Amino acid sequence: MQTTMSISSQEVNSANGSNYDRQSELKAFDDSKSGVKGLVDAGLLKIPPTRSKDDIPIIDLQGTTHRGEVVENVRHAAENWGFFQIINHGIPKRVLDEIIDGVRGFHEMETEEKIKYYSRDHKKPFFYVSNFHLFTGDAATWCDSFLSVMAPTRPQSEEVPTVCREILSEYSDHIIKLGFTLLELFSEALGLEPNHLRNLGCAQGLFLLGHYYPPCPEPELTLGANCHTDAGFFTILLQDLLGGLQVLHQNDWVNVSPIPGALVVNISDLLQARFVTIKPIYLVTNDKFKSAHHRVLAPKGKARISVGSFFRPFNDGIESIIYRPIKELVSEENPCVYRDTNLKEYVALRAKAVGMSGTSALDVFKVESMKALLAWAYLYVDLESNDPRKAKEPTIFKVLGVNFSGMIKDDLSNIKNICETTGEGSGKAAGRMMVIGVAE
Ligand SMILES: O=C(O)CCC(=O)C(=O)O
Ligand SMILES: [Fe+2]
Repeated sequence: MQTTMSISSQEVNSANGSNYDRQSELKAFDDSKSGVKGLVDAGLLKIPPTRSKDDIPIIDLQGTTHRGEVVENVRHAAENWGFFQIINHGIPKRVLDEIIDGVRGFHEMETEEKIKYYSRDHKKPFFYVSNFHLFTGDAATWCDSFLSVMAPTRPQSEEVPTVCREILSEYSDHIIKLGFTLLELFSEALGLEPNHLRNLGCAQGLFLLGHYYPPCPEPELTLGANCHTDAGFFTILLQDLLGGLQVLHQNDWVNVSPIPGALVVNISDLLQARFVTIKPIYLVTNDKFKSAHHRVLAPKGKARISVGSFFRPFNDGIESIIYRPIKELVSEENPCVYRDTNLKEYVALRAKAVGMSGTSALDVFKVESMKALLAWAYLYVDLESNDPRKAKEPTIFKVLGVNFSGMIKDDLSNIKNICETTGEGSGKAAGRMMVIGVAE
Protein backbone atom coordinates (compact mmCIF):
# COMPACT_ATOMS: atom_id res chain seq x y z
CA MET A 1 0.00 0.00 0.00
CA GLN A 2 1.45 3.36 -0.94
CA THR A 3 1.95 6.06 1.65
CA THR A 4 -0.10 9.05 0.68
CA MET A 5 -0.19 11.26 3.71
CA SER A 6 2.35 13.14 5.62
CA ILE A 7 0.91 12.93 9.13
CA SER A 8 3.44 11.45 11.46
CA SER A 9 1.95 8.75 13.60
CA GLN A 10 4.08 9.83 16.52
CA GLU A 11 2.61 13.29 16.31
CA VAL A 12 -0.87 11.84 16.33
CA ASN A 13 -0.14 9.24 18.98
CA SER A 14 1.29 11.75 21.35
CA ALA A 15 -1.77 13.92 20.94
CA ASN A 16 -4.34 11.17 21.01
CA GLY A 17 -2.72 8.32 22.84
CA SER A 18 -3.33 5.16 20.81
CA ASN A 19 -0.25 3.61 22.44
CA TYR A 20 -0.45 5.91 25.34
CA ASP A 21 0.37 4.68 28.83
CA ARG A 22 -2.67 6.02 30.59
CA GLN A 23 -2.03 4.25 33.89
CA SER A 24 1.49 5.68 34.22
CA GLU A 25 0.29 9.17 33.51
CA LEU A 26 -2.54 8.87 36.01
CA LYS A 27 -0.16 7.48 38.64
CA ALA A 28 2.40 10.26 38.10
CA PHE A 29 -0.39 12.80 38.38
CA ASP A 30 -1.75 11.25 41.55
CA ASP A 31 1.73 10.96 43.08
CA SER A 32 2.30 14.68 42.49
CA LYS A 33 -0.67 15.44 44.81
CA SER A 34 -0.82 18.92 43.31
CA GLY A 35 -4.01 18.50 41.31
CA VAL A 36 -4.80 20.02 37.94
CA LYS A 37 -3.78 23.40 39.34
CA GLY A 38 -0.30 21.90 39.68
CA LEU A 39 -0.31 21.11 35.96
CA VAL A 40 -1.13 24.71 35.14
CA ASP A 41 1.43 26.03 37.63
CA ALA A 42 4.03 23.85 35.91
CA GLY A 43 3.39 25.76 32.69
CA LEU A 44 1.38 23.09 30.87
CA LEU A 45 0.22 24.38 27.46
CA LYS A 46 -1.78 21.37 26.20
CA ILE A 47 -3.95 19.13 28.31
CA PRO A 48 -2.71 15.55 28.70
CA PRO A 49 -4.67 12.81 26.88
CA THR A 50 -6.10 11.57 30.20
CA ARG A 51 -8.07 14.85 30.41
CA SER A 52 -9.12 14.95 26.80
CA LYS A 53 -12.43 13.67 25.58
CA ASP A 54 -10.95 13.42 22.07
CA ASP A 55 -8.93 10.29 22.40
CA ILE A 56 -10.29 7.80 19.91
CA PRO A 57 -7.41 5.46 19.01
CA ILE A 58 -5.50 6.39 15.86
CA ILE A 59 -3.83 3.60 13.96
CA ASP A 60 -1.13 4.17 11.38
CA LEU A 61 -1.45 1.36 8.84
CA GLN A 62 2.08 2.07 7.54
CA GLY A 63 3.70 3.25 10.74
CA THR A 64 5.58 0.08 11.56
CA THR A 65 7.19 -2.79 9.77
CA HIS A 66 5.79 -5.06 12.46
CA ARG A 67 2.41 -6.21 11.28
CA GLY A 68 1.80 -7.69 14.73
CA GLU A 69 1.83 -4.21 16.20
CA VAL A 70 -0.86 -2.98 13.80
CA VAL A 71 -2.94 -6.11 14.50
CA GLU A 72 -2.59 -5.54 18.23
CA ASN A 73 -3.64 -1.89 17.90
CA VAL A 74 -6.68 -2.93 15.86
CA ARG A 75 -7.59 -5.60 18.40
CA HIS A 76 -7.32 -3.17 21.27
CA ALA A 77 -9.38 -0.51 19.50
CA ALA A 78 -12.05 -2.94 18.28
CA GLU A 79 -12.45 -4.48 21.71
CA ASN A 80 -12.31 -1.36 23.80
CA TRP A 81 -13.79 1.32 21.59
CA GLY A 82 -15.45 -0.17 18.55
CA PHE A 83 -14.18 3.00 16.87
CA PHE A 84 -10.79 4.11 15.63
CA GLN A 85 -9.23 6.38 13.04
CA ILE A 86 -6.77 5.16 10.44
CA ILE A 87 -4.02 7.14 8.76
CA ASN A 88 -1.71 6.14 5.90
CA HIS A 89 -4.46 3.90 4.59
CA GLY A 90 -3.54 4.27 0.93
CA ILE A 91 -6.46 6.33 -0.39
CA PRO A 92 -5.05 9.45 -2.07
CA LYS A 93 -6.06 12.81 -0.64
CA ARG A 94 -7.34 13.87 -4.06
CA VAL A 95 -9.91 11.05 -3.97
CA LEU A 96 -11.01 11.98 -0.44
CA ASP A 97 -11.40 15.63 -1.41
CA GLU A 98 -13.31 14.77 -4.57
CA ILE A 99 -15.81 12.49 -2.86
CA ILE A 100 -16.55 15.20 -0.27
CA ASP A 101 -17.02 17.66 -3.16
CA GLY A 102 -19.23 15.15 -4.98
CA VAL A 103 -21.51 14.74 -1.96
CA ARG A 104 -21.67 18.49 -1.48
CA GLY A 105 -22.32 18.91 -5.20
CA PHE A 106 -25.27 16.52 -5.07
CA HIS A 107 -26.92 18.12 -2.04
CA GLU A 108 -26.37 21.65 -3.30
CA MET A 109 -27.87 20.91 -6.73
CA GLU A 110 -30.91 22.90 -7.82
CA THR A 111 -33.88 21.57 -5.84
CA GLU A 112 -35.90 20.71 -8.92
CA GLU A 113 -33.01 18.55 -10.20
CA LYS A 114 -32.44 16.93 -6.83
CA ILE A 115 -36.02 16.00 -6.03
CA LYS A 116 -36.04 13.58 -8.96
CA TYR A 117 -33.92 11.32 -6.77
CA TYR A 118 -36.02 11.66 -3.59
CA SER A 119 -37.43 8.29 -2.54
CA ARG A 120 -38.07 5.97 0.39
CA ASP A 121 -37.82 2.90 -1.78
CA HIS A 122 -34.81 1.08 -0.36
CA LYS A 123 -34.69 -1.22 -3.34
CA LYS A 124 -33.45 1.59 -5.57
CA PRO A 125 -29.71 1.43 -6.26
CA PHE A 126 -29.42 5.22 -5.85
CA PHE A 127 -31.80 7.53 -4.01
CA TYR A 128 -31.81 10.54 -1.75
CA VAL A 129 -33.95 11.07 1.34
CA SER A 130 -34.16 13.19 4.44
CA ASN A 131 -34.06 10.89 7.50
CA PHE A 132 -34.27 7.17 6.79
CA HIS A 133 -36.37 6.71 9.93
CA LEU A 134 -38.54 9.81 9.64
CA PHE A 135 -41.77 8.03 10.52
CA THR A 136 -40.49 5.34 12.84
CA GLY A 137 -37.52 6.68 14.77
CA ASP A 138 -37.07 9.04 17.70
CA ALA A 139 -37.04 12.76 16.96
CA ALA A 140 -36.33 13.60 13.33
CA THR A 141 -32.74 14.68 12.71
CA TRP A 142 -31.02 17.49 10.86
CA CYS A 143 -29.62 15.52 7.94
CA ASP A 144 -30.23 14.67 4.27
CA SER A 145 -28.53 11.64 2.75
CA PHE A 146 -28.13 9.83 -0.51
CA LEU A 147 -27.64 6.10 -0.65
CA SER A 148 -25.82 4.30 -3.42
CA VAL A 149 -25.39 0.55 -3.54
CA MET A 150 -21.79 -0.14 -4.64
CA ALA A 151 -21.38 -3.92 -4.25
CA PRO A 152 -21.99 -6.58 -5.31
CA THR A 153 -23.58 -4.59 -8.15
CA ARG A 154 -23.51 -0.88 -8.94
CA PRO A 155 -26.25 1.39 -10.25
CA GLN A 156 -26.45 1.93 -13.99
CA SER A 157 -24.46 4.99 -14.91
CA GLU A 158 -27.56 7.05 -15.77
CA GLU A 159 -29.12 6.25 -12.38
CA VAL A 160 -26.46 8.35 -10.61
CA PRO A 161 -26.30 12.13 -11.11
CA THR A 162 -23.25 13.30 -13.04
CA VAL A 163 -22.05 15.53 -10.20
CA CYS A 164 -20.91 12.49 -8.17
CA ARG A 165 -21.04 9.60 -10.68
CA GLU A 166 -17.36 9.06 -11.41
CA ILE A 167 -15.99 9.78 -8.00
CA LEU A 168 -18.49 7.45 -6.30
CA SER A 169 -17.14 4.66 -8.40
CA GLU A 170 -13.46 5.55 -7.94
CA TYR A 171 -13.86 6.08 -4.19
CA SER A 172 -15.68 2.74 -3.83
CA ASP A 173 -12.86 0.88 -5.62
CA HIS A 174 -10.44 2.22 -3.02
CA ILE A 175 -12.83 1.53 -0.14
CA ILE A 176 -13.33 -2.09 -1.18
CA LYS A 177 -9.56 -2.65 -1.24
CA LEU A 178 -9.21 -1.00 2.13
CA GLY A 179 -12.13 -3.09 3.40
CA PHE A 180 -10.22 -6.27 2.50
CA THR A 181 -7.17 -4.96 4.37
CA LEU A 182 -9.27 -4.23 7.45
CA LEU A 183 -10.93 -7.64 7.32
CA GLU A 184 -7.50 -9.26 7.33
CA LEU A 185 -6.53 -7.21 10.35
CA PHE A 186 -9.80 -8.04 12.13
CA SER A 187 -9.33 -11.74 11.37
CA GLU A 188 -5.80 -11.76 12.69
CA ALA A 189 -6.85 -9.74 15.71
CA LEU A 190 -9.26 -12.56 16.51
CA GLY A 191 -6.59 -15.22 16.03
CA LEU A 192 -8.14 -16.42 12.77
CA GLU A 193 -6.62 -16.94 9.33
CA PRO A 194 -6.22 -13.58 7.50
CA ASN A 195 -8.85 -14.54 4.90
CA HIS A 196 -11.39 -15.90 7.35
CA LEU A 197 -13.79 -12.95 7.43
CA ARG A 198 -13.46 -12.16 3.75
CA ASN A 199 -14.28 -15.78 2.94
CA LEU A 200 -17.40 -15.50 5.09
CA GLY A 201 -18.60 -12.73 2.78
CA CYS A 202 -18.08 -9.78 5.12
CA ALA A 203 -17.13 -7.52 2.20
CA GLN A 204 -19.65 -8.75 -0.34
CA GLY A 205 -22.19 -5.99 0.10
CA LEU A 206 -21.32 -2.29 0.22
CA PHE A 207 -23.41 0.82 0.22
CA LEU A 208 -22.37 4.42 0.48
CA LEU A 209 -24.27 7.15 2.27
CA GLY A 210 -23.49 10.74 1.32
CA HIS A 211 -24.64 12.80 4.32
CA TYR A 212 -25.29 16.52 4.29
CA TYR A 213 -25.94 18.32 7.58
CA PRO A 214 -26.95 21.88 6.70
CA PRO A 215 -26.16 24.73 9.09
CA CYS A 216 -28.74 24.49 11.85
CA PRO A 217 -30.43 27.58 13.33
CA GLU A 218 -30.83 25.91 16.75
CA PRO A 219 -28.25 23.12 16.97
CA GLU A 220 -28.77 22.66 20.69
CA LEU A 221 -32.36 21.52 20.08
CA THR A 222 -31.74 18.73 17.59
CA LEU A 223 -29.11 16.24 16.41
CA GLY A 224 -27.55 15.48 13.02
CA ALA A 225 -27.88 11.75 13.75
CA ASN A 226 -29.54 10.18 16.79
CA CYS A 227 -27.65 7.76 18.98
CA HIS A 228 -27.38 4.46 17.09
CA THR A 229 -25.17 1.53 16.25
CA ASP A 230 -24.51 0.65 12.61
CA ALA A 231 -26.03 -2.34 10.90
CA GLY A 232 -23.85 -4.71 8.89
CA PHE A 233 -20.25 -5.73 9.61
CA PHE A 234 -18.22 -2.52 9.71
CA THR A 235 -18.23 1.03 8.45
CA ILE A 236 -15.50 3.25 7.02
CA LEU A 237 -16.41 6.89 7.47
CA LEU A 238 -14.91 9.96 5.89
CA GLN A 239 -15.83 13.22 7.58
CA ASP A 240 -14.96 16.76 6.63
CA LEU A 241 -13.14 18.98 9.09
CA LEU A 242 -16.16 20.43 10.90
CA GLY A 243 -16.49 17.76 13.62
CA GLY A 244 -19.66 16.72 15.40
CA LEU A 245 -19.37 12.93 15.39
CA GLN A 246 -19.32 11.50 18.90
CA VAL A 247 -18.96 7.99 20.22
CA LEU A 248 -20.32 6.69 23.49
CA HIS A 249 -17.41 5.34 25.49
CA GLN A 250 -17.77 4.28 29.11
CA ASN A 251 -20.96 6.34 29.38
CA ASP A 252 -19.30 9.49 28.08
CA TRP A 253 -19.70 11.17 24.70
CA VAL A 254 -16.25 11.39 23.15
CA ASN A 255 -15.58 13.54 20.10
CA VAL A 256 -14.19 11.88 17.02
CA SER A 257 -12.00 14.82 16.07
CA PRO A 258 -11.45 15.27 12.34
CA ILE A 259 -7.88 14.63 11.23
CA PRO A 260 -7.08 15.69 7.65
CA GLY A 261 -6.73 12.59 5.47
CA ALA A 262 -7.85 10.13 8.16
CA LEU A 263 -10.77 7.71 7.95
CA VAL A 264 -12.91 6.54 10.84
CA VAL A 265 -13.58 2.81 11.18
CA ASN A 266 -16.31 1.39 13.33
CA ILE A 267 -17.43 -2.11 14.19
CA SER A 268 -21.09 -2.72 13.37
CA ASP A 269 -23.73 -5.02 14.82
CA LEU A 270 -23.12 -8.18 12.84
CA LEU A 271 -19.40 -8.15 13.43
CA GLN A 272 -19.96 -7.83 17.13
CA ALA A 273 -22.56 -10.57 17.14
CA ARG A 274 -20.48 -12.99 15.18
CA PHE A 275 -17.42 -12.50 17.32
CA VAL A 276 -18.99 -12.28 20.64
CA THR A 277 -17.84 -14.29 23.59
CA ILE A 278 -19.30 -14.05 27.03
CA LYS A 279 -17.83 -13.97 30.49
CA PRO A 280 -20.00 -13.45 33.57
CA ILE A 281 -23.30 -12.02 32.43
CA TYR A 282 -23.28 -9.02 34.72
CA LEU A 283 -20.37 -7.43 32.88
CA VAL A 284 -21.73 -4.85 30.50
CA THR A 285 -18.65 -4.79 28.28
CA ASN A 286 -18.25 -8.49 27.83
CA ASP A 287 -18.51 -8.57 24.02
CA LYS A 288 -15.23 -9.03 22.20
CA PHE A 289 -15.58 -6.47 19.44
CA LYS A 290 -17.91 -3.59 20.10
CA SER A 291 -20.55 -2.06 17.90
CA ALA A 292 -20.43 1.27 19.69
CA HIS A 293 -23.25 3.77 19.96
CA HIS A 294 -22.57 7.06 18.24
CA ARG A 295 -24.35 10.23 17.20
CA VAL A 296 -23.74 13.43 15.27
CA LEU A 297 -24.31 16.94 16.60
CA ALA A 298 -26.07 19.39 14.30
CA PRO A 299 -23.62 21.92 12.84
CA LYS A 300 -23.80 25.65 13.33
CA GLY A 301 -22.92 28.13 10.62
CA LYS A 302 -21.60 25.72 7.97
CA ALA A 303 -22.83 22.54 6.31
CA ARG A 304 -21.10 19.34 7.41
CA ILE A 305 -20.42 16.52 4.92
CA SER A 306 -19.63 12.89 5.61
CA VAL A 307 -19.46 9.71 3.56
CA GLY A 308 -20.23 6.38 5.22
CA SER A 309 -19.19 3.13 3.51
CA PHE A 310 -21.14 0.26 5.03
CA PHE A 311 -19.91 -3.30 4.57
CA ARG A 312 -22.82 -5.60 5.04
CA PRO A 313 -24.25 -8.92 3.91
CA PHE A 314 -25.23 -9.30 0.34
CA ASN A 315 -29.04 -9.28 0.32
CA ASP A 316 -29.55 -12.39 -1.76
CA GLY A 317 -30.45 -15.43 0.30
CA ILE A 318 -31.77 -13.10 2.94
CA GLU A 319 -33.52 -15.93 4.78
CA SER A 320 -31.21 -18.79 3.96
CA ILE A 321 -27.98 -17.35 5.34
CA ILE A 322 -27.79 -18.02 9.03
CA TYR A 323 -25.73 -15.75 11.26
CA ARG A 324 -24.15 -17.19 14.34
CA PRO A 325 -20.97 -16.59 16.34
CA ILE A 326 -17.86 -17.96 14.64
CA LYS A 327 -17.29 -21.48 15.94
CA GLU A 328 -13.56 -20.95 16.49
CA LEU A 329 -14.43 -18.24 18.97
CA VAL A 330 -16.87 -20.30 20.99
CA SER A 331 -15.70 -22.61 23.72
CA GLU A 332 -16.81 -23.90 27.07
CA GLU A 333 -15.40 -20.81 28.77
CA ASN A 334 -16.81 -18.57 26.05
CA PRO A 335 -20.25 -19.93 25.26
CA CYS A 336 -22.39 -18.47 22.48
CA VAL A 337 -24.02 -15.21 23.47
CA TYR A 338 -26.21 -14.99 20.42
CA ARG A 339 -28.74 -17.39 19.08
CA ASP A 340 -28.88 -18.02 15.33
CA THR A 341 -30.66 -15.50 13.20
CA ASN A 342 -31.06 -14.74 9.53
CA LEU A 343 -30.83 -11.45 7.76
CA LYS A 344 -34.55 -10.97 7.32
CA GLU A 345 -35.25 -11.32 11.03
CA TYR A 346 -32.25 -9.18 11.94
CA VAL A 347 -33.37 -6.37 9.64
CA ALA A 348 -36.96 -6.49 10.94
CA LEU A 349 -35.96 -6.43 14.59
CA ARG A 350 -33.35 -3.77 13.99
CA ALA A 351 -35.99 -1.52 12.44
CA LYS A 352 -37.99 -1.86 15.66
CA ALA A 353 -35.01 -1.21 17.88
CA VAL A 354 -34.16 2.03 16.05
CA GLY A 355 -37.22 3.62 17.66
CA MET A 356 -36.00 2.80 21.14
CA SER A 357 -33.19 5.16 22.00
CA GLY A 358 -30.09 3.52 23.35
CA THR A 359 -31.27 0.06 22.42
CA SER A 360 -29.42 -2.13 19.98
CA ALA A 361 -31.11 -4.79 17.92
CA LEU A 362 -28.32 -7.08 19.04
CA ASP A 363 -29.79 -7.26 22.51
CA VAL A 364 -32.77 -9.12 21.16
CA PHE A 365 -30.54 -11.89 19.86
CA LYS A 366 -28.67 -12.45 23.06
CA VAL A 367 -29.49 -15.80 24.56
CA GLU A 368 -29.32 -14.25 28.01
CA SER A 369 -31.39 -11.27 26.93
CA MET A 370 -34.43 -13.36 26.31
CA LYS A 371 -34.29 -14.37 29.90
CA ALA A 372 -33.30 -10.90 30.95
CA LEU A 373 -36.16 -9.23 29.16
CA LEU A 374 -38.56 -11.52 30.86
CA ALA A 375 -37.00 -10.66 34.16
CA TRP A 376 -37.19 -7.01 33.26
CA ALA A 377 -40.85 -7.30 32.33
CA TYR A 378 -41.36 -9.24 35.51
CA LEU A 379 -39.78 -6.43 37.48
CA TYR A 380 -42.00 -4.05 35.64
CA VAL A 381 -45.06 -6.06 36.59
CA ASP A 382 -44.02 -5.92 40.18
CA LEU A 383 -43.43 -2.19 40.07
CA GLU A 384 -46.80 -1.69 38.43
CA SER A 385 -48.53 -3.75 41.03
CA ASN A 386 -46.59 -1.85 43.69
CA ASP A 387 -45.63 -5.00 45.40
CA PRO A 388 -42.14 -6.13 44.45
CA ARG A 389 -42.31 -8.86 47.06
CA LYS A 390 -44.89 -10.69 45.01
CA ALA A 391 -42.11 -11.81 42.70
CA LYS A 392 -42.76 -15.21 41.23
CA GLU A 393 -41.28 -16.97 38.23
CA PRO A 394 -42.65 -15.00 35.30
CA THR A 395 -44.26 -16.52 32.31
CA ILE A 396 -44.56 -14.67 29.07
CA PHE A 397 -48.34 -14.76 29.24
CA LYS A 398 -48.36 -13.11 32.59
CA VAL A 399 -46.10 -10.43 31.20
CA LEU A 400 -48.27 -9.80 28.19
CA GLY A 401 -51.34 -9.61 30.36
CA VAL A 402 -50.09 -6.33 31.78
CA ASN A 403 -50.87 -3.04 30.17
CA PHE A 404 -47.46 -1.79 29.04
CA SER A 405 -46.94 1.38 27.10
CA GLY A 406 -46.99 0.93 23.31
CA MET A 407 -43.31 0.58 22.54
CA ILE A 408 -42.55 -1.77 25.36
CA LYS A 409 -45.57 -3.87 24.60
CA ASP A 410 -44.55 -4.11 20.96
CA ASP A 411 -41.14 -5.22 21.94
CA LEU A 412 -42.53 -7.78 24.28
CA SER A 413 -44.61 -9.22 21.46
CA ASN A 414 -41.37 -9.72 19.58
CA ILE A 415 -39.88 -11.42 22.56
CA LYS A 416 -43.00 -13.52 22.85
CA ASN A 417 -42.52 -14.75 19.30
CA ILE A 418 -38.90 -15.52 19.95
CA CYS A 419 -39.70 -17.28 23.20
CA GLU A 420 -42.40 -19.33 21.58
CA THR A 421 -40.09 -20.54 18.86
CA THR A 422 -37.17 -21.24 21.18
CA GLY A 423 -39.07 -22.51 24.18
CA GLU A 424 -37.45 -19.95 26.49
CA GLY A 425 -39.96 -19.06 29.15
CA SER A 426 -38.37 -17.85 32.31
CA GLY A 427 -35.04 -17.25 33.90
CA LYS A 428 -32.78 -14.96 35.81
CA ALA A 429 -31.90 -11.38 35.03
CA ALA A 430 -28.88 -10.18 33.12
CA GLY A 431 -27.86 -6.76 34.39
CA ARG A 432 -27.82 -4.96 31.10
CA MET A 433 -31.38 -5.47 30.07
CA MET A 434 -32.64 -4.84 33.55
CA VAL A 435 -30.95 -1.50 33.51
CA ILE A 436 -32.46 -0.58 30.17
CA GLY A 437 -35.84 -1.66 31.36
CA VAL A 438 -35.87 0.26 34.58
CA ALA A 439 -34.31 3.36 33.03
CA GLU A 440 -36.99 3.57 30.35
O1 LIG B 1 -21.90 11.66 9.67
C1 LIG B 1 -21.26 10.99 10.46
O2 LIG B 1 -20.20 11.39 10.93
C2 LIG B 1 -21.75 9.67 10.95
C3 LIG B 1 -22.91 9.12 10.21
C4 LIG B 1 -23.36 7.80 10.75
O3 LIG B 1 -23.17 7.49 11.89
C5 LIG B 1 -24.05 6.83 9.87
O4 LIG B 1 -24.31 7.12 8.70
O5 LIG B 1 -24.34 5.72 10.35
FE1 LIG C 1 -23.52 5.37 12.14
